[in-house]
Amino acid sequence: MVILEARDIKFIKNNRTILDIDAFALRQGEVTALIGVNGAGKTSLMQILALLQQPTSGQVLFQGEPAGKHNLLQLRKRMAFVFQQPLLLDMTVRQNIETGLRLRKVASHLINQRVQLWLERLGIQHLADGPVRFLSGGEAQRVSIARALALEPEVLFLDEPFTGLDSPTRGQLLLDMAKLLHGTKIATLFVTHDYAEIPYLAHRLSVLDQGRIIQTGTPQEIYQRPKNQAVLKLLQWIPMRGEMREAKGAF
Ligand SMILES: Nc1ncnc2c1ncn2[C@@H]1O[C@H](COP(=O)(O)OP(=O)(O)OP(=O)(O)O)[C@@H](O)[C@H]1O
Repeated sequence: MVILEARDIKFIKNNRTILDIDAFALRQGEVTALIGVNGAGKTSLMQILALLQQPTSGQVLFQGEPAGKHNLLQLRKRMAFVFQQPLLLDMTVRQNIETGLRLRKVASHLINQRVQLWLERLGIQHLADGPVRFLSGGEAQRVSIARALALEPEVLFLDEPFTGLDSPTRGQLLLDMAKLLHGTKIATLFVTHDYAEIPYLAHRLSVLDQGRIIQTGTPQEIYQRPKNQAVLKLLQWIPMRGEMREAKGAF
């Protein structure tokens, strides 16, 4: 089921077409990875889908309902973000997770329950009452993920959430994230420059090139049958996992 959809999007700045997208959809329970070289338009597309940026033309629909000025705030409340930088407030871990829930006017007794649940799910309950300023990068990112998921969003935007973490920390967080997301109803958009992360997390992969979606499919389909030279060029640098290795033969 499609949760969030972009239709006939054009995003033009200074007479330059930054995005030209006929259709792009995020589905319930699916993680969609979005890849493309620097400047391809990933951030612009994410911002438009997140209703933080207005396209020059075209529509964003949330469960079929067109987004507009009248419902912007209400629709944004159904979304959450995790950025490359955790962007935590200078408070305790617990307070960071609580803040968004308070802003969304969740009842106090539910706030405590949800904070406890997500502290546990992210394995950070031992850090709950300490200040975030002493956390490691991996711990801080766990707090930012707990803060996002505690909001129980229908749509989650992950903007390079594992970049900058060392390999073991990143690997563990990636596996934990897959466990947390797979089997939920959340529709997730995952922007990454590290293609090795894709097979762990993404059900679908979309390739963006010069503002256009040039291929969408399962990661396996795209690795095995890149549609054109542009996709092939992007993917040839993927450090392949065992099951992906035969894809190379098809190139
Ligand atoms: N508001 C704006 N005004 C003018 N140009 C813009 C604006 N937003 C984006 N751009 C341009 O659009 C292009 C796409 O930018 P965008 O940040 O969406 O790409 P990206 O794929 O996220 O890149 P990166 O991987 O480097 O983050 C870039 O050339 C950028 O300079």
